[in-house]
Amino acid sequence: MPDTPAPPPEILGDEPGSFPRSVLAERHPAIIRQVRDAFPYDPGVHRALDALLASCLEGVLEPLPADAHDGRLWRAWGLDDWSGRPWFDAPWLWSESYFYRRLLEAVGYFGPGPWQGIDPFRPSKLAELDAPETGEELAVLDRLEARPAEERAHALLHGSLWGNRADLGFRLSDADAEERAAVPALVADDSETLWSLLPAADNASSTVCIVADNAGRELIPDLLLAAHLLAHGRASRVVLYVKPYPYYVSDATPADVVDALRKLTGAPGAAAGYGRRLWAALADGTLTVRVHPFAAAPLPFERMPDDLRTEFAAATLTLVKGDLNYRRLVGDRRWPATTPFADVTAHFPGPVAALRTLKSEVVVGLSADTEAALDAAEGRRWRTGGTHALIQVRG
Ligand SMILES: O=P(O)(O)OC[C@H]1O[C@](O)(CO)[C@@H](O)[C@@H]1O
Repeated sequence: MPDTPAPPPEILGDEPGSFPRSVLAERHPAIIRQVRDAFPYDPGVHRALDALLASCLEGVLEPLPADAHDGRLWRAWGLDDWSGRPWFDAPWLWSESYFYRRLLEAVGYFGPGPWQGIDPFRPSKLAELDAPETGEELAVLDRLEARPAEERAHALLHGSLWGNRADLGFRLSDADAEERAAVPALVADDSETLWSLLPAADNASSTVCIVADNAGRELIPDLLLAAHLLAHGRASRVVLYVKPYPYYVSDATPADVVDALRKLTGAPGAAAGYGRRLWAALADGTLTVRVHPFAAAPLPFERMPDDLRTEFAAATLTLVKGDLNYRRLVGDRRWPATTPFADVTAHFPGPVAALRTLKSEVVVGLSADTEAALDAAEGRRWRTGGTHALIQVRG
């Protein structure tokens, strides 16, 4: 058998001046401050947030309380290996995920008590849903209705890809802008393969799984895309995977799905029709919301449990959204950017497509020319700035 080369090292949070270290040392304390101000928490919560802040800045990873409902799960995910060690020493993916688990512990999310089940990020999620820009994006759906199905599909796929970073209106009014730019915003585009994996019309049964990322202005276009796939027979069933609890500030939970649907059904024009169709799809089971503990695990998808593996294996296609899910899909490692996407996603149990704006250093599947052009134009900024995106597919 040929030797399989060892994968490159995992990304840790320990390198001075690095992006991961700044997330641990600066962003996490800022998130604690933001959460502290979001609700009239009691002194016990303030003390727990003080302790978490001290632990983040100079302390070590503490174990979970002995009676934590998910203690066994976290031990299986490696807690005993990391507790007692500095946050910066653990794989970045591991320490970030654990931070959100500890933050929810500190604000009493897991209860019992008055703060049980209160999403500490809900005020910012709701503010985004209510922002005028959200309404403006939804209004574009009225114009989209008149366009041919193929053009609508393209716009909705790109709306889902770009989430809150570029609106559907931009995709509609200046569809060629990416191609004209010196370094295209889309650094890899397998969208033709993506569409080719779905049945052309409703003469076949096809399940599309969407592993969602953020709530609000990313989840709404994800739902619009789901509605389109169902309405045009590109999927006979869509399963939307969301997080079991608030995570990475804006990640979508079941409550956020409900908020997004209410936003759609309450909107004027075509958006309300999408909302009603999605509502009906949930009622008749053609759209399902799925929550699995592994969605908030600090591990790559390669280590997903068997029940999830079976679900994705049965899907016609799984769409994996966003930067964090990309890191989990390809492995949060120092891959050369030209590593083939198909190689690093060979572990995934079925056809898979990544839709991601680039917000962390990990990237694979680029041509050498694309990488060189990006480096020449932007140094390393293109990797983390969120200004570039990719659609990568393994059929
Ligand atoms: O919402 P997304 O696209 O998953 O992005 C989250 C990303 O943001 C970060 O928190 C920092 O950029 C990364 O750790 C993470 O990959």
